[in-house]
Amino acid sequence: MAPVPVSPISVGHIDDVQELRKTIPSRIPQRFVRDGIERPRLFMTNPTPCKNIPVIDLSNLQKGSKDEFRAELLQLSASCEDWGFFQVINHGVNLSLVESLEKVAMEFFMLPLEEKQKYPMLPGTVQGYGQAFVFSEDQKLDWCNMFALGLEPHFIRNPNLWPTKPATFSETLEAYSREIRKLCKNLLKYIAIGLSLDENVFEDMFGAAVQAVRMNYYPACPRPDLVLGLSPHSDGSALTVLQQGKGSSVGLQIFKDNTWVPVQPIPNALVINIGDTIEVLTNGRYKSVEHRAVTHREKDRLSIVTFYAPSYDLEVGPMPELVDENEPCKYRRYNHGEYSKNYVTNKLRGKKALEFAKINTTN
Ligand SMILES: COC(=O)C(/C=C/C1=C(C)CCCC1(C)C)=C/O[C@H]1C=C(C)C(=O)O1
Ligand SMILES: O=C(O)CCC(=O)C(=O)O
Ligand SMILES: [Fe+2]
Repeated sequence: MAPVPVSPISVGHIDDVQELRKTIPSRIPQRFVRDGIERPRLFMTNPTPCKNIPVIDLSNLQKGSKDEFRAELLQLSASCEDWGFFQVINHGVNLSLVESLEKVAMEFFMLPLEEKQKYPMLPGTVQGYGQAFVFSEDQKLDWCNMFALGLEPHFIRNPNLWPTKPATFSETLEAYSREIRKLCKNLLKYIAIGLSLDENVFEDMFGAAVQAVRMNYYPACPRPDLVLGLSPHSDGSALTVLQQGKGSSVGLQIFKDNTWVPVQPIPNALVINIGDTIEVLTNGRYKSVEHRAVTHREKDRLSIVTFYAPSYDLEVGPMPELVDENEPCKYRRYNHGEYSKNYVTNKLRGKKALEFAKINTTN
């Protein structure tokens, strides 16, 4: 079942943050100003030494010696278990394609507002240009412009939302998405091997896998201490692949050990995170970790995010191999289409979406 929210909802006027920057460069409308506890603490007097998310060298898994393979596989499993996030280097995705997509994405965001508004993300929907996950007039807004498209299977596409400018946008996105799809399948294969499962278990289970892309553009913000670029959330996907634009400011933060840890971009690396679906399938062994984006006073930032998830038809639940008396079943079985619908019809709210699947245990 495709997640198509239909109920009419009233979200009030949503300012376009790029236009705000042009017209009233130093004012932050109240709707973007977060309440105290939600504000990012960017100027800590006593910052904790920064931990960095793990780095996986995919070439060691694909063409390394037996020892290199074994060591990298252990590192991959530990990253998924301890962090839910890692950066992948030597990932095999054509770097000039990565750069081309970044270029056309930036060109799109730099178009006049009237041109971008030909592809509106209507309230309650997740595809097109605008702000997703806004469901009421009093909800705080993110300091971000989004452009999102469903890619696979084709029935989730809305052809009216594919832009004609820049001219090479669609072909570049198609080529990029094919490569990212291959990367996701490869990563899922190694994740399965690391869990002592059959290497094809996820590919076979996922069927007509769902793939979507979201481009997030965060303009510089005069008061980055008051706003969020993107609200805290975990992703509903199985895996998410995130590319940070070259020269972008640091913006992604993940919630680890009760602190927000910034993800330092590594040139040409892609950031991978475990989504809610893998958390459920692995019975919580691999966690989908809460993350958010913060803004920068002087620099803008672009991120290009691919969500890779199973077919909407799939019945998702913990895999029997990962359930036993020490790890009793933590999630109920549900239909992934239902999960997606629930995810996209609620505001981003930390790990709350997963409550849809959690079995409540009292101890
Ligand atoms: C703004 O979009 C999202 O944040 C998002 C939605 C992705 C989707 C589309 C843009 C088109 C239709 C399919 C889908 C819902 C995947 C997040 O994606 C996560 C949430 C779920 C659930 C998921 O599978 O990926
Ligand atoms: O821009 C980022 O770094 C975070 C993006 C993200 O988490 C998302 O789009 O789901
Ligand atoms: Fe995310």
